[in-house]
Amino acid sequence: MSTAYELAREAYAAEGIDTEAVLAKLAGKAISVNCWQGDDVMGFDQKDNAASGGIMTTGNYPGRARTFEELTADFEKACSLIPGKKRINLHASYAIFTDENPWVDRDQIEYKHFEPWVAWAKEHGYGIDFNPTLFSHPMVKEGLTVSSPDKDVRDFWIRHCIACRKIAERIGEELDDMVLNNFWIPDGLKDYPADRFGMRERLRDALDEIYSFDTPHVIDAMEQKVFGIGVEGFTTGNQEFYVSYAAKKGGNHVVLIDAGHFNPMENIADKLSSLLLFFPYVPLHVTRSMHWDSDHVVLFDDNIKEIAGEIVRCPGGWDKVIIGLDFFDASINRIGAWATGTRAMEKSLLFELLQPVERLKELQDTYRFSEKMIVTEQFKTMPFGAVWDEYCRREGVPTDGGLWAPIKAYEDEVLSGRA
Ligand SMILES: C[C@H](O)[C@H](O)[C@@H](O)C(=O)CO
Ligand SMILES: [Mn+2]
Repeated sequence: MSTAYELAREAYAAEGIDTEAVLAKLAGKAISVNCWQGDDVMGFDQKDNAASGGIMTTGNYPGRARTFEELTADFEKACSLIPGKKRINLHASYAIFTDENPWVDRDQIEYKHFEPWVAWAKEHGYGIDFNPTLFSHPMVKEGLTVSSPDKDVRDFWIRHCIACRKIAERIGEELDDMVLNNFWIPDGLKDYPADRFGMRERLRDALDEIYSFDTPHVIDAMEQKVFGIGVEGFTTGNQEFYVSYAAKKGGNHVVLIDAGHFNPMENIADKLSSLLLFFPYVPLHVTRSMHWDSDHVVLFDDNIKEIAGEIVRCPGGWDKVIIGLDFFDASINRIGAWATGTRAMEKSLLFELLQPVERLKELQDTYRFSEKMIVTEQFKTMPFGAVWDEYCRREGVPTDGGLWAPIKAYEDEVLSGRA
């Protein structure tokens, strides 16, 4: 234990905060790390298919993972640099095809195409989350999937989503765990629609089919988006639609909040308490948007801290909020992106766990707003960094100052060999 940590522990203890209890709590909370940062959202099922159909990556940093072996090796390397519990968030496009299990289209995928992922996750103690992939595929016609006027298009994607729920259920059974299965569609229109109702009616009918059977190991999430590039005029799956649908459906049907999917002036953290009051889970895609849903790597900034603060402060938030990440930056070292973004999330949770939450609530409820402001300011310069360093040491990962060297060594030894 370092002297710096001992001093920090005493400083926090003097304020009634037990850093040991905080470190133990943080180590038990899983973060679902998005596999798609490792390969620029390309997946394995469409040959050399750059992300398309509502998803776009920019950058060309060398060393992208191209196979299951490369992606898992890179993910393991990143995890060796990240403290805390990890899950891997998979997309259906990461199905594994072999001579024994040859390629099938997305509407025909089965659990067997994900068995290697499950065996690997078991070996490393990772949980798994899952997503149907309704983009980067020729059946995304005119930017539309399940809200398309074309029945063949709708039926293809409905079959895909049904297959994915079955796969997610089987993964949950194999891991004896709950699996988040998150539904996101790019569907929308470039210009003002003539018929909004019809498109949303088709989305509702598709979801009714997709969710027509029970999956006890699955949390079914739906992810809205206010707009996307190329679909500025209309987005079929907006927040009102999904909140209404999930609330009416009940059970484990919930809405996922992606921090990049709302108007830039909206405070994403502010949404959590409202949803926590009514839904059993609140899944997140934590991301950092710059001007638009740019999916930059998460950093330890005010937006993320405020989200972490709500997870810590809301009764039940710690267990009910499922923290997932959604960033993909192809212009930088991808291991560095994973490590930096996931560590920033952990760091934000730690920072918020070290705040005097009960005292601040009491000050709010007794209208002592000046004192609340002063205490909040005081805690910004408490010796948080020493506690973070101690957490990294205990978890066997580098402190921030030692992060780049192993990433650079892996780049030189492994990534640079990829053509
Ligand atoms: C790959 C993800 O599922 C995707 O980023 C989606 O979650 C999203 O946020 C689209 O804008
Ligand atoms: Mn997202």
